[in-house]
Amino acid sequence: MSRIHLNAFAMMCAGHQSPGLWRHPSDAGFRYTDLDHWTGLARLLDDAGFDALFLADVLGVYDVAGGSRDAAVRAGIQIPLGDPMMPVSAMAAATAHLGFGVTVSTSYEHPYALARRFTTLDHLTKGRVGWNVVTGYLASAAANLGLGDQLPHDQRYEQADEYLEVCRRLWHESWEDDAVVRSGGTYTDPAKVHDIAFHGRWYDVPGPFLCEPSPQRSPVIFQAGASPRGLEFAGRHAEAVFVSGPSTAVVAGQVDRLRAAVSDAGRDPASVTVFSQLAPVVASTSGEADALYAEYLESFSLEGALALFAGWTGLDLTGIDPDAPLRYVESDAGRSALASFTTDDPSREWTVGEVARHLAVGGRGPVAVGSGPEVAEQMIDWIDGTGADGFNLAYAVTPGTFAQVATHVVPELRRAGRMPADPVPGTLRERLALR
Ligand SMILES: Cc1cc2nc3c(=O)[nH]c(=O)nc-3n(C[C@H](O)[C@H](O)[C@H](O)COP(=O)(O)O)c2cc1C
Repeated sequence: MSRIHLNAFAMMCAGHQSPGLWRHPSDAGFRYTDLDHWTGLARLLDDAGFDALFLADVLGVYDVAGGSRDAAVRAGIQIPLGDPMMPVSAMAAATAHLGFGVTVSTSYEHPYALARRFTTLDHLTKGRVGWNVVTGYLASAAANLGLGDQLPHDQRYEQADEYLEVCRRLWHESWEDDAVVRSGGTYTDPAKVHDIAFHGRWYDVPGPFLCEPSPQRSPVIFQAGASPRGLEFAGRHAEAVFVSGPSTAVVAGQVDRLRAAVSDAGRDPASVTVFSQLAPVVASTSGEADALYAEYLESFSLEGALALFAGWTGLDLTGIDPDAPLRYVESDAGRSALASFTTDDPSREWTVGEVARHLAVGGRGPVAVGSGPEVAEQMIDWIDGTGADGFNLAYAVTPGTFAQVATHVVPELRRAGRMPADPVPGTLRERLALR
């Protein structure tokens, strides 16, 4: 009976994974520019025993659907959007144990600068930071950063491999543990600060690193791409992985392929913590939860869902017959999102309309609707049926969804022996110290 880890999944915007639900009267996502919104959410999660708050990010606008950004802008699909690193140190100051996973793409920023930002955050959070390493999927990001087109899909991962090697050397090979001596006239012993002398295809970093070692030395490496090349990357680098799919069959396949990739890279497949995406809709009774779910669906924006899906997959479903079956098409956007509704489970054929409606609450993962005991049971069944280690909980409304989980679900998971009664102390890496 394994422990179930809990992450909360959010983004520095009003509309993350539930298109249009900012219209629901209980949603406070529009307060994302207010620091109190973030420190309040962090406290709620910390008190409830969540392991981490995971912040997604993109650097582009969703302009694939209909060849225009208007639908995404109108429906508030991940725009307007702030920088997810900014609220983290304030949230850390407001909490004792909660970890923070921050998404940053390897496609748009030099590793020398990013490695320093993560080390700084690791110091300021006392070792509670993780990095969700993504390669991006929106061509608009590359265009606005002056790069023209994105690199082709698999090449982005090649660049990411090199990117992580630069970071690893900066974090682990430049400064010795006892380099800072602060004695006599010496602050730092120059003999204990080393050049990394990195010369690669994309990056040249002679060294040394600018930062002294932080509590974890490097952020916990999270990863979330499940295409074949994405899995190879995860196998090599990931300590924790986010997966997402609409059924246990799809997610169990993703988890199996991921653990095989970790094993192929010569690592222990059980050493990687897998978080499966799920959107809980929970209330005091199952009747109330059903009513809440019906209310959420009334706020759903179909136009927004199509904009989101097109950005993720490169596939524009605007104007396609809703009863037409969805088919896999290779693109240079993300690949596993489309695969999770097509090739990952050939026994289940999705229509275009079904997929769009599936995205209404919490994106690509399942929705668990019910009372606390009912949702806890669905979550336990999902973990036992997929081989994942925990959940990345997407919200319908924020912070309401997380408050409902704290009140109704966490006590049930504790009663079932799947969550510890008290917070596990230590750095994020120690807290995730896996099974
Ligand atoms: C739960 C989850 C969260 C993700 N969050 C982000 C994100 O914040 N930013 C991003 O650019 N990609 C994000 N992705 C996308 C992946 O990291 C990856 O870039 C995408 O799936 C394309 O890679 P693939 O073709 O290997 O699947 C996320 C994926 C999943 C499953």
